[in-house]
Amino acid sequence: MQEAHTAQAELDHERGYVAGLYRRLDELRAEKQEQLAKVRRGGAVGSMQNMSERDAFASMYEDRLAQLNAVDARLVFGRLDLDGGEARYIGRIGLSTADMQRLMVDWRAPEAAAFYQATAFDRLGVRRRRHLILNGREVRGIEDDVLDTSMLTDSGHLQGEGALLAALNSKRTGHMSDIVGTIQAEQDRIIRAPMPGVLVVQGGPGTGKTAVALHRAAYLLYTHRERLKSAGVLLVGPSNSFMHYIERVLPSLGETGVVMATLGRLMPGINAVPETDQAVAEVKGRPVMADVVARAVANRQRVLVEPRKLKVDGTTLTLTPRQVARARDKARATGKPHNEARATFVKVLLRELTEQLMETLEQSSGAGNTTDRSYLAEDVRSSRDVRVALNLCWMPLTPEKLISELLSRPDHLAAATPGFTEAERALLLRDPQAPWTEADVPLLDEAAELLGELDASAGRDKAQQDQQRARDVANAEQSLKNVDQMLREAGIDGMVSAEDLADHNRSRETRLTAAERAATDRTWAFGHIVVDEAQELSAMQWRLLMRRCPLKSFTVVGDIAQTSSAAGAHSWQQALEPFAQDRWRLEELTVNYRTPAQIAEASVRMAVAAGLVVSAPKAVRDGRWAPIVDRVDDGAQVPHLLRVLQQELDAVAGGLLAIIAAEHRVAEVRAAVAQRFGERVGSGAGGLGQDISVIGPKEAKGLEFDGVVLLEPGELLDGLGGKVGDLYVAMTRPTQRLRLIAAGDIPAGIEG
Ligand SMILES: Nc1ncnc2c1ncn2[C@@H]1O[C@H](COP(=O)(O)OP(=O)(O)OP(=O)(O)O)[C@@H](O)[C@H]1O
Repeated sequence: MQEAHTAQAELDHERGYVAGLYRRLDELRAEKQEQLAKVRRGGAVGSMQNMSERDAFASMYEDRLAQLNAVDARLVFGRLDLDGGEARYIGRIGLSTADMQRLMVDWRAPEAAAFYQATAFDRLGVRRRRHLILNGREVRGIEDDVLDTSMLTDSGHLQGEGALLAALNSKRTGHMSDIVGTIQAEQDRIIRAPMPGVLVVQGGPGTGKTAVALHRAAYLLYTHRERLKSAGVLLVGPSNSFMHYIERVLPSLGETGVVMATLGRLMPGINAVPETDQAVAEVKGRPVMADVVARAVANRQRVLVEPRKLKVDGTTLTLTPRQVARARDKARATGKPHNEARATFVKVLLRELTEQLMETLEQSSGAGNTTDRSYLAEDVRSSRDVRVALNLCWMPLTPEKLISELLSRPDHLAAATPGFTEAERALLLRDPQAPWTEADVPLLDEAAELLGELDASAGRDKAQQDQQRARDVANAEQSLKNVDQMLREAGIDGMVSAEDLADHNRSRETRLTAAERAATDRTWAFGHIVVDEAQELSAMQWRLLMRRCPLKSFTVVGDIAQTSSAAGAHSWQQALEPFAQDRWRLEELTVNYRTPAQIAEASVRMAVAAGLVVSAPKAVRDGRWAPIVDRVDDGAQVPHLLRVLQQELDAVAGGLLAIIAAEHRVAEVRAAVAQRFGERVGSGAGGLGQDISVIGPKEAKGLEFDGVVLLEPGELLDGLGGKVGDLYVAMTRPTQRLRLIAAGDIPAGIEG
């Protein structure tokens, strides 16, 4: 009785406190709204200078407002009671009263770390950790971990992992949610690890690798805001569906400064499709392909096989192989990329041809040197024969043209691939009209690196852009000098310091620039790169990513056992050694938060029986169902699926269901299911919110569903491009229930 009374009093207290936090949030919002309106009212009057200052203020207030709006749901989720008697609230952002009394600490601040790390053995000064469970703005419940047992007497309710289990048991929505309220200690250690160097996070299915990667990006942006706002963070994921699945997590954490891309979008201007032929992906991903591209470029710097006659304004000159070879050597000696070194090649040969022309004219006129050299030089430069000859020997090239010709013309390919077998060359050959694939992107990038800017005018554009940028920066500095004036004019007194505006201007400019330039500038250097499902990357894809971050500051998350790409990694050592030698750190995640124990264990037994080395994380909860196996006659798989589908939908009661099958079956199964269930069947990246998805194992990578029906699991194991990693991925997608339908053999281990 007494206990219930205490619990109610605690709940009432928290309700009061949380209501106060929301009042403060609303106040800040109203303040920003008001400031924004004032700035806008001031809008169209004044000098250009004042107008651009107003724009800067307006966008700063808009940004802050957007952040305050984004954190409304589950604004606060924790409280720490510390040895000194302080009660510290932990939430999505930091909040203080108008006179700077702290109300709530940002989860990423050092003062919040104990919320995730304190244990009964190592309390870190924490007596009690409290989870606040909110529904909308209302506190619905509290859960306590009492770490200092002397407190148990005054608060009777010790509840352990309720908040975590509630989060794990909730229905899936097709979008990943943030986990700020329930980050576990082993995850927190990784999220807060220092930024420099390469950190590899290895973990089995469902251990929270993706969640950790996203929260780490948010943590690094918070902790190293200055540096990362100007350089940007790049997050690389496996597929459009996956990007769609995770796209809301960072905004919900109040962060928008991360550039997200699949491997097909890492080269500006190229929107590549996945490479479906594993053998092709494997050959194109080999490190030796860097030499192939280099050779292809060198082969486009040609020497004539015999002297060539060139007509210049009625006079015939001779260009010799020796002259071309010398010019080529000089151009190569500049060390510049192909298109830029071409200027040297052209200059050397134009000079030699001009001299030859002068000598020829002198000899034919027999007189002394009266000819104007500059006039002759122009004659040489504008001669069609000369231009054709120079281009023949050293053509300006785009990456697309070089790689397209390399991979579609057998003679070019053979010349660039000594040591390759005919079978390997056949795999490299492509139709020049076919779309670029993810496996081509690193080759194009390698080519861009070796070719450089296409022509001098492109260089001029860049110089103009640089000048414009310098002018913008000078302008911004002038704006800052006028900041006090501006504050008075806008009637905003002391609300924003000059430093705030300076910071904001800089961060805003660079944030926009990071996103914009990442889309248009291949040479943009990111401050940090997070790679998810990193086990799938080929050596050439790693090479590309390393170029995008010269500081080599990476968070690499993945699971070697889930590798399905033939070009992917067999070990982290093998994947990273060429780029980071042994300067990378390994962290492991060991608890599976997604898959119920019975399903997780069946997946591990299957993997072990198939010879796959897996790290077998421990499942955090038991499920209601062991995997269900239906044996059917050949040809009856789809009719059987249609019969049991409703039952599966009922079992996950309003949750999401995926049907996973080998790629060659997907279209047929999707059509059959859509005929029965119509609009409820989703397809493509946007379809994951629908309650039924029909997908192949590659697309399933990184995703999760309440229930999964797996058709013909044996087909994922061996034939038709399947790998045991594919089956392991497919089996570990459900959060509740797994059903297998097979006419063929059920892979060993699944049935215990
Ligand atoms: N600390 C946590 N609190 C609440 N939910 C969590 C926590 N850690 C992980 N999860 C949940 O567990 C599920 C699996 O996480 P996630 O997708 O990040 O795992 P993963 O290791 O990337 O999996 P896979 O390699 O199989 O794709 C997600 O629903 C995630 O939200």
